[in-house]
Parts: sequence; structure tokens; C-alpha cells
Amino acid sequence: MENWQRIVVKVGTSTIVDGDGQIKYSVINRLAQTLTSLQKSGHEVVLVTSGAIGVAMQQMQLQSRPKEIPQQQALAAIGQTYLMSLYNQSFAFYQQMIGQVLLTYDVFDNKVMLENAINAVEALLAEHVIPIINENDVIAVDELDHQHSFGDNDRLAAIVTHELRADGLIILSDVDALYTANPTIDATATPIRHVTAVTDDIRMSATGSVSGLGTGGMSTKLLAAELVMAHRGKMVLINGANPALILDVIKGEAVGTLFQGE
Ligand SMILES: Nc1ncnc2c1ncn2[C@@H]1O[C@H](COP(=O)(O)OP(=O)(O)O)[C@@H](O)[C@H]1O
Ligand SMILES: N[C@@H](CCC(=O)OP(=O)(O)O)C(=O)O
Repeated sequence: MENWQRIVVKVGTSTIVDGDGQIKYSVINRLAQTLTSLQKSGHEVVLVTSGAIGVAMQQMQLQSRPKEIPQQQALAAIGQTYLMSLYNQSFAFYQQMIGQVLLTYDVFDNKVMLENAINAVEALLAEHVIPIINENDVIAVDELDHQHSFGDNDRLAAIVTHELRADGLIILSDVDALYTANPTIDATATPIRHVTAVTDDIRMSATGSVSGLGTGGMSTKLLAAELVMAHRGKMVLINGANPALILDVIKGEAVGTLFQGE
């Protein structure tokens, strides 16, 4: 990881919003500080962020996520602007410019749109601006109705990592690592530090999100890991409670779970 030059960092809703639905302002601030310091030390940093719907639920004082698609899309529209204003404020404090990039999956199937998106991100990186990517939830119904297990930001981050030829993907979540079972419901679960291949056993150990905020749980992170490893890339899963851990990952320290093929 010491040689990682271009890094994609993915932040889950669970990192940004706590179990009571409250926004974790200090985590967002520390994330901005950490990514800025990486950027200023010569790395190229791309942030893929979830949380639009999570922060909107707090804004609208909703206890649970609405089931209807238009209501979820409305929340995404409300939350995305607020999420970006939080990032804008936090990064501005460290004199770091950011740019919002909203993507849909059809972009990756269309050569011209993909080229346009990559050109825009490359232009931002060339200006030392940190691109902040989310799915354009208002028009991306495939993700919001949960009918397709592939439509989630873990997968989006994995595809972005590949398309931008990034050196690695760091996923921040609310668990320290991948465990032998879901640690939030199984006290005997132990962390797995290095995964060289996503086996059936590992897949069986991963279940969905129990927080009610995140969408895919560990299953979608494993799919993302498979996608990254299929392109001979590396992915690290760490706890987002302390975003400064990202710097430890880049130093090559053993934190979280490293997914790297043999
Ligand atoms: N084997 C496992 N190891 C770790 N976490 C797991 C596992 N299986 C399921 N999980 C669940 O995955 C959750 C993280 O996914 P999710 O809630 O979607 O977070 P995020 O918002 O960060 O994407 C954990 O809180 C945990 O409940
Ligand atoms: N695009 C959605 C998040 C989708 C998603 O994958 O969420 P998560 O499982 O928390 O990474 C939003 O901004 O609310």
C-alpha cells in the first residue's frame, strides 16, 4: 500500500449517521482532514460517499426508511445537497477543494458517457480537487428498490476503482474488519485479516446490514472485493469511526481486512 498513488475511499451510511439517526459531524470532519492530508502529500484521492438518504432521514425526522421509491428518491434529493454542504464546509476548513460527481450504472455501459465521466474526474484530480462521487439516486431506481444486489455504492466504488485505474480501494464501514460471522449478532465471530479469494465459506459468513441505514451489509462488500481482485487490485475494509486509519493503511500497517489475490 506504500506505493498507492491513486486511492478510492468509500464511505458507508453507517460511517456518517449513527444508530440513532444522528449525523456524525466529527467523523466527517476527520475524514476531510485525513483525505486532505493524503492529497497534500501527493496522492490522488477520490471519495465515493453514501449517506444522502441517511442524512435526509435526520433532516426530515424520519425513524425508518420509507418503502415507496418516489419517497426514497425525494429523500436522496434532499440529503445529497445537505451531504455535500457538510463535505464542503469540512473540506473548506482544510483549504481543500471538492467536486460533486453523480453517476448511474448506465454510464459504465456507454463508451462516450464513460469517457466523459473519466475525463471530468481526471481534470478534477489534475487540479488537486477531490472528486466526491455518489449514485444519482433520483434517477437510479435499480439501487433504491433493492431488487438488484449489484446496485449499491460498494459496487460503484469497485467499478470506479477499476475505471480510474486506481491502485486501491479503502472501504469505511461500522465494523473493524470482515468477521467469521456478523459480529453485531454473533459474539463468537473473529476477524479475518487477509482474504486471498472470496470462498463460499466467506460468502456464507456475510449477511446484510442490521443497522437499517446501510443497504448491502457485508455481502455487497464481498462482491466489491471480488470485482477489485478480478482486476488484480487490492481492497481494504476498515472501521470508519476513525478515518485517520486510512493513513495507517497507506503506511502498510495491518488494519481491518485486506483483500488481495495471490
Ligand atoms: N461477516 C461479517 N463481518 C462483518 N460485518 C458483517 C458481516 N456480516 C454482516 N455484517 C454486517 O455488515 C454491516 C456493514 O454493512 P452496512 O450496514 O451496509 O454498512 P455501510 O453503510 O458501511 O455500507 C455491519 O454492521 C454488520 O452488521
Ligand atoms: N446512494 C445511497 C447509498 C447507497 C448505499 O450503498 O449505501 P451504503 O450501503 O451505506 O454504502 C445514499 O447516498 O443514500
